[in-house]
Amino acid sequence: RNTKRAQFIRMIDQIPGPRAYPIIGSLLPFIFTKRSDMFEVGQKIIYKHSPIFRIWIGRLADINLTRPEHVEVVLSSSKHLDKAIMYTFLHRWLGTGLLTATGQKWHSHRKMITPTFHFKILDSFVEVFSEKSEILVSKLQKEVGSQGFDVYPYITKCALDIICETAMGTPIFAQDDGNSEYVKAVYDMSEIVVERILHPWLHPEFIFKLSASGRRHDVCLKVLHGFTKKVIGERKVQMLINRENSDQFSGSNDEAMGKKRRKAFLDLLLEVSLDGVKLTDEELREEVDTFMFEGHDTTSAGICWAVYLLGLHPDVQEKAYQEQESIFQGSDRSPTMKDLNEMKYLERVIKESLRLYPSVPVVSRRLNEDIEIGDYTIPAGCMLTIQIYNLHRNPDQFPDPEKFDPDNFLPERAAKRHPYAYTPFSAGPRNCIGQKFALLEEKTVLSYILRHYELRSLDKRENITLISELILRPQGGIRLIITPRNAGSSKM
Ligand code: HEM
Repeated sequence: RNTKRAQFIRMIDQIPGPRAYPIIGSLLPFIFTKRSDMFEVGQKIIYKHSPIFRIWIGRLADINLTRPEHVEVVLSSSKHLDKAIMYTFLHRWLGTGLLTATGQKWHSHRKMITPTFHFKILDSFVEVFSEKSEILVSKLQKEVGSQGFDVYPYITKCALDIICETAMGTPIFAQDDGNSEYVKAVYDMSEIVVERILHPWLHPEFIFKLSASGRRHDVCLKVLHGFTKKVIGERKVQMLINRENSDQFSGSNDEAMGKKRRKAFLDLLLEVSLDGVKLTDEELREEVDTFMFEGHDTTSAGICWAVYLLGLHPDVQEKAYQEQESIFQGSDRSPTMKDLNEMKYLERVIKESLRLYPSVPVVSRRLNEDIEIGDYTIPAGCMLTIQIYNLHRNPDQFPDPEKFDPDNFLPERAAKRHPYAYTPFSAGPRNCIGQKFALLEEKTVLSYILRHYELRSLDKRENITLISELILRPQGGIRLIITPRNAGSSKM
């Protein structure tokens, strides 16, 4: 066993990387670093050792990749699909839902859930995106005249309203009641998970359970699971009643009463589950919780970064606004799917924002088989991390990589790039199942914001401190000044 471990270490140490010490591995530069400096310290290491380097996290070897051809080897393969050990910190909340599942369970659930993201279903969600965006622009009204306010919390609550309604079909009114127990628990939970990742002594379950954050974790968990279980129970009963009635009246209960009710992801999962592949209540809960987690923080960050960059580049903002004008001609009506498909320039703005500030800045896998990358054989048992933030800044793929230029996503330019040069939604079999949903949501929310307000960002790029903890966020939020536009003002 010892010789096996020695061989593993030898193979890993052939790959360059920062100096490693006993117990702490290569984490020395991070140990006495403030939270606000962590990202910069990490970037220095990445710059120094790119394109491929190893880090020791205690006894755990982590191979980092930043070059498209290396990333392709990992992501395009159907062999290396298991998530890294850090993801287990999400298990008590999300169980093994789609994000965290492995093996056969992941495979069969992915196959079952994929149709629930069908175009027609997304079409019915556009209504929800609009309804919640309308509330957002009306809430923002109170910031008109302010000399600078943080737009981040407004957008997070809007995204939470959207995901709750689409995933569970249950409104939580986060935009009206920011202090709801459930909303607070979602916030707190993400914070606790990150705290645990950053403090290795909290990694062992029995120590974590005894710690203060472990106790907070259990309180949140009770609220989160309590809420999803209650919603699932209610929807299940409702669906069974509907089915019974529709047998009697040949037509669903809602239809019989002249109501057309939107279906949420949960309803779709319940239907598949009643008709075929059985999902236990626990499995249903895991999937709903996974959507709640993956489906709001990521889009909030995406929308905020796009708002920030639009507010920093008046020329880009003007072009995006003119595109809205040409589609809506001054109206504040809600967009249709056709309208959203016509927002080609806004789409480029969103894509370019996700290039510079990818909501998910790293993804990690656990290697079950040796793999050849570049000049190295990387042994099974280690972790592989794709540094998406740095992948997106490769000057061979994006000349002048720090420049915000939506035209990077003109079809002719994109066609010239390596297919793995840009992967904000990851790629291959374990890519983001919600990427179309995310793009449509971002377009709807941004369409409302652009039509109602002119945006000006107060902080220059070099003054923004990045925090990279599961999600890439600006420390201190996004400070904006907004001025109302004429369009649609009559309704506000
Ligand atoms: C801008 C928004 C979003 C970004 C940047 C994003 C990014 C990603 C990335 C990078 C992954 C791979 C994670 C990994 O390998 O660890 C992923 C997976 C996933 N995403 Fe998203 N996501 C976004 C929005 C959404 C939304 C709105 C939903 C659901 C409604 C969603 C649901 C999921 C799920 C379920 C997975 C796991 C898929 C699997 O492993 O089969 N995401 N996402």
